[in-house]
Amino acid sequence: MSTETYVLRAARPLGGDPVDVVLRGGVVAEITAPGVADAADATVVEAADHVLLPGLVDLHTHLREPGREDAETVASGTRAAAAGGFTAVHAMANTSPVADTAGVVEQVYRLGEQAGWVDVHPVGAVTVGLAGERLAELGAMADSAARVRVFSDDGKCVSDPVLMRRALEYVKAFDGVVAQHAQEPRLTEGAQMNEGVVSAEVGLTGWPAVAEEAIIARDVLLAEHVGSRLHVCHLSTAGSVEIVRWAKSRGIDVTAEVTPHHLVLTDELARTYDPAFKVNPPLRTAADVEAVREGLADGTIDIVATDHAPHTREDKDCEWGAAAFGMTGLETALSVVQQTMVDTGRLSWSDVARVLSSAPARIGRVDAGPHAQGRPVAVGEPANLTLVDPAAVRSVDGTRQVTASGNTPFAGVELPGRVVATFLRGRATVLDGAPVGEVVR
Ligand SMILES: NC(=O)N[C@@H](CC(=O)O)C(=O)O
Ligand SMILES: [Zn+2]
Ligand SMILES: [Zn+2]
Repeated sequence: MSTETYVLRAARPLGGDPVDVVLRGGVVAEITAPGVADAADATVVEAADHVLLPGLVDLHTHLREPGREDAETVASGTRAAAAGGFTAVHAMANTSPVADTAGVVEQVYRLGEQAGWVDVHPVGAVTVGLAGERLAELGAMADSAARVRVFSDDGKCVSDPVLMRRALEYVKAFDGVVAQHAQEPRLTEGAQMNEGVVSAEVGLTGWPAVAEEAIIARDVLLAEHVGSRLHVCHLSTAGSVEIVRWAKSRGIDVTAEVTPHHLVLTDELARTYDPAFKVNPPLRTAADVEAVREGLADGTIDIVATDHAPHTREDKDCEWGAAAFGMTGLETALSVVQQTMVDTGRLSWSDVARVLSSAPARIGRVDAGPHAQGRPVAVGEPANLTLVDPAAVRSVDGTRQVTASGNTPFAGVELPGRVVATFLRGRATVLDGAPVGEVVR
């Protein structure tokens, strides 16, 4: 627990009226009128016109450890997460070895604790080795010290409907959720980008929207049939939004995420042949971008999740066809949400707190503190907080990010908003916009 005292001077919780917020002993110790809180023995953070949010929670992060520490480690990825305003991340299971046993998820959990930047919640694989053949030991992972509640073969689709049905049934026992990477493999063999006008023109094999939509349609019906909870990863097409909207109207227990990149980038970028824009699911059309924004605004899409997918230079700086799928996202997510949803008037800051903190925490069944459960910041709560300067503008420099990999699709792009400070249980993990080097625990 932190012994440091901080006064956040004139911060605006959820974009509301300014107050001073005092953090002491790991909790919010006092909330006063602006300019009033006693700063003796405290570190003052000048926060006038800064928005105070609950610490962000990412339901979909690739940390690459164990196995690909050359692309990212738990320490480097969680440091990048803190820089992006996160206080918790769910670490995807497609590591090497795969996180398909209690041993591996506990290893990732402990590495997260040691690093101390954010709370790391390991995701467990649905099938052994992500091979799609037999169920992994879901119960053992749920009962482990890592308390796994989210299960996913992300990177691969659980395409066998019988296995998917069994997984959905199984996770009910511990209130878990299956997070599906919706991609019908037979419809996407050799696929390199979205199937459409652009793929035809540039001559790359297309990944049709129906390959995503067919799996989502099947899975919502399976979830209804067995009465379980389903989560759809990185939904990217207008048709997917429609299916989820229909499923929710029927009372099916489904939640869905959209990535920041699918909120703004389109398949037109494939014309550059720059593999920075190669991702799974692929960047879609402008009509799809509009549909996912609308879905996020009307609550059909529950959350924004980064799908932070770091890759080494070797795996990305090559021709499009040979490059790995994926882009980094932890350090730009909040800015992209501000640009596409807040600055356009489609979401308020309290909506942002919902889609980037309270809703992902609820879906992942993690205790991120009452503030992160959607309540306004209040005295006595664990101080998991993010302070944002929405008026700042920054140019993204792929070589100067905190993540160990440089594969951002926003290199050289100006984005609004900057994370000024992040606090994990009252300890500053980020101050003045930079990670705090020393990690004291
Ligand atoms: N999104 C990606 O393009 N890649 C992810 C896997 C995934 O999320 O499907 C990865 O692990 O690199
Ligand atoms: Zn995926
Ligand atoms: Zn992913």
